[in-house]
Amino acid sequence: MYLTREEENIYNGEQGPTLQKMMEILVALGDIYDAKKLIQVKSAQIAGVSYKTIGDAGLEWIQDLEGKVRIPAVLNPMGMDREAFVEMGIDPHFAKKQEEIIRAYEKLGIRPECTCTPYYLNRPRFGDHLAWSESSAVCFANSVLGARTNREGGPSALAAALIGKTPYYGLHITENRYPTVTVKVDEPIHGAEYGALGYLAGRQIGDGIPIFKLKSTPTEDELKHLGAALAASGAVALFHVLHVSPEQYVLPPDKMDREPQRLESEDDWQVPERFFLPRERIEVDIAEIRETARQKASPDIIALGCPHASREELEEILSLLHGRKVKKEVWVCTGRSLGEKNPELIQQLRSSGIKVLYDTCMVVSPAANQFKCMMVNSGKALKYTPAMCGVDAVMGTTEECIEVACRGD
Ligand SMILES: C[C@@](O)(CCOP(=O)(O)O)CC(=O)O
Ligand code: SF4
Repeated sequence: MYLTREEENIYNGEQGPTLQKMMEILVALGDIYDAKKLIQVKSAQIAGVSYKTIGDAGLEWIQDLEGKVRIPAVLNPMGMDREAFVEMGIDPHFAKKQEEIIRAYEKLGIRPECTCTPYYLNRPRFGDHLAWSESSAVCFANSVLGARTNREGGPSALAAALIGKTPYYGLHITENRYPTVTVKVDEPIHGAEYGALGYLAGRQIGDGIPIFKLKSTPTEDELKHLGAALAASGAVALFHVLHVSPEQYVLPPDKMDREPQRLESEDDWQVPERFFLPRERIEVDIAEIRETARQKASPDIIALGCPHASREELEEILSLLHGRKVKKEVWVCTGRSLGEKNPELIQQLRSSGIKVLYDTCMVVSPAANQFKCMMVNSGKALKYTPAMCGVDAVMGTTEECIEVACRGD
């Protein structure tokens, strides 16, 4: 990969061992993916924050680094709510180690926002090049905003933050953003069904780029849940929704001479001349989507906010309570900045008995391990909590989650 003189100097250690180590990470990535150069990035979002996920090895690696980030950089959730960790039942040793991790990142100039929804803080623009590593945020930035980031690892996102650049490959390049598989859903879906769709389709798609042909128009929150689940059950970093995505796929010049692809005789597969629907197709059965989003169980915890809840999602939870109190353990996870901008809303939720948690989530906090059965409204949490928390997970619509919480059954 070509390096400028300044980049060469960094690579040769002339700007210190930390930047040399970071440049070595970027060059290694660039060589693996045959990147021709490094490009500037607007921001970094760094996963690998919870002591539960990175442990002492991760802590020591971060503590050895010196310097300051060159671009805005924020952290992913940690293993506890910084102010409510005692109520969460976090043991003092974990809390001490977790604070050391946060301090080590803060020493580098990284903001401890500790949220997987950094786009609620500062919304990237169409075409912005980023280096983000939380899989759900990567999918959102690429698919909902039309920004451009590969699915970075924690270390490569940190390297990009300290250098201000990332190798130019993968989803930074237009030609790599075209859909590779068409996913058709025969009937309208809504709410948690989008997370169920992502959970079911992700495992068939792997790291492909799906374009969804839907009979309903998703909200931004529904797109957030679709992407989070695709990224968790598959390795999807970008998806498109026909007539919804910001990147309307006009055929590239070398494909313009093609007849619009008629994938099947039925009209609804007729391809408008502007869109390029891949021949490879997946159909997700509407009955399976509905069944996945409506699983029966008697959970000992209901956990919402994976990815961290938006203001609209918090308002929806409050309205579904209809003034009732919850009779079970209920967690709602969201970003601290968003919560502190909506104190009234948070207070109303907390007065129902709901634990609104900041900085953390049901997947990365060890506090979740104490439960046996967790009810979630998120396809991502449905996929991750059994493996990362050792709990059984069942999925319900947000409505059903709140009903179970208030009934206490
Ligand atoms: C599970 C995940 O959402 C959170 C990882 O936890 P953290 O980076 O340690 O805060 C990572 C991911 O899916 O990218
Ligand atoms: S809430 Fe979900 S998306 Fe956010 S960090 Fe936790 S597991 Fe990842």
